[in-house]
Amino acid sequence: MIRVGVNGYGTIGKRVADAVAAQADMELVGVTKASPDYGVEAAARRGYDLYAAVEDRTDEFAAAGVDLAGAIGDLLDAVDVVVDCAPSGVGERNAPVYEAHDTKAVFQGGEDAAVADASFNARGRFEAARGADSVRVVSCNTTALSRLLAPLDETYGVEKARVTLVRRGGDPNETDRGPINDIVPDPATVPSHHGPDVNEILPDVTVDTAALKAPVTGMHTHSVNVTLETDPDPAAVRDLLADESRIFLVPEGAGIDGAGALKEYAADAGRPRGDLWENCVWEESISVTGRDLYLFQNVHQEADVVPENVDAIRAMASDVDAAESVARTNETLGVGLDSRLADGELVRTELPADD
Ligand SMILES: NC(=O)C1=CN([C@@H]2O[C@H](COP(=O)(O)OP(=O)(O)OC[C@H]3O[C@@H](n4cnc5c(N)ncnc54)[C@H](OP(=O)(O)O)[C@@H]3O)[C@@H](O)[C@H]2O)C=CC1
Ligand SMILES: O=C(OP(=O)(O)O)[C@H](O)COP(=O)(O)O
Repeated sequence: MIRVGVNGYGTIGKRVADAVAAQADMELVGVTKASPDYGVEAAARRGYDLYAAVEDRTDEFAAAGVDLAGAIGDLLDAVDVVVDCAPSGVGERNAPVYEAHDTKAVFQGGEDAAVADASFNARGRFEAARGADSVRVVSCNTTALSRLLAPLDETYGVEKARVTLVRRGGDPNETDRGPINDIVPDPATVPSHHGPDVNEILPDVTVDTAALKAPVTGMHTHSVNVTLETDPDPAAVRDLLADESRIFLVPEGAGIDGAGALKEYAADAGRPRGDLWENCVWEESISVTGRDLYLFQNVHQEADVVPENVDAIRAMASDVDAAESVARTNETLGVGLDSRLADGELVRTELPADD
């Protein structure tokens, strides 16, 4: 049993906590918050022990009537692995504390690659994390690009990938984020961090990335152009991507025309919080001109890194191999949207006949 703590019960942390709690080979020992706001209620409802993320802020929790199981140091002493889900840049400051407690740590993509021994994606870089003391799960956009480019490179060889990322301005609960009336280059320079970060996972793939921020909160959108080393057949590319367990082909003709409908589809499918853990590749966008492949994919920023965090924990703290870990994670979370529309198997409910 791998004992796990989640440091930072925010957008990513609350999802990682639920995913860890669902694993038969892991025990969620507890989660932390920096402040006693509404998030503590969600943890309490789920029965998660709560710890103070910052040692000298325990009084604030007592004043708010929130019971703590302890502070971060107590949590670190009780776990084998801590998953740092603190705000971007804070993870780097937390790293020496994890080292002092001799606790293995998983960091998130808001940190620089140098924060950890290895960058992680289950599709391309599971073994690099084997036994490591620290790993960094790459960012949501980088995770999605790695999942897409790995099978394309293995099957056709990637000569060069060019990706334009339209990033969501902020998460739905981030009232202070923007833009609210513009689309801004972010960053204005090329490449954005995503290309170099993909190379932390797939060092031999040549990829240029340019990024913008748009006034939406639901998902990121990628416009992808990959020049392959051999001529691809669009139907074969479709089948290749359909075989990837963490890629969902948005069925042509399903009437899912954007992120709003995709999120609705996920909620209707019973997904917790409407989460989409998979890359969502628009099936009808898969087009080929010579050796150039084009497609659009959407990325649910709050969700796609969650299964990767679970696999990163296994890679660091067990001898389970990549295929088995991914299978276990997918099975327990329910990763792999199975569209009956795509298979032509949609079950129609007969409406009662009029009297
Ligand atoms: N949101 C996203 O779309 C994605 C984010 N990431 C990365 O994941 C990481 C977390 O991001 P996200 O979940 O959005 O952030 P949030 O702001 O939603 O959550 C951060 C959490 O960390 C807590 N916290 C604050 N200070 C500390 C501290 N010193 N030590 C430990 N925890 C602390 C906060 O507590 P409190 O709530 O009490 O303030 C909060 O619960 C970042 O590196 C980010 O770049 C990666 C992929 C996607
Ligand atoms: O990891 C993310 O995006 P990224 O892959 O563009 O860095 C998350 O969506 C967080 O991005 P943010 O830094 O805009 O909050």
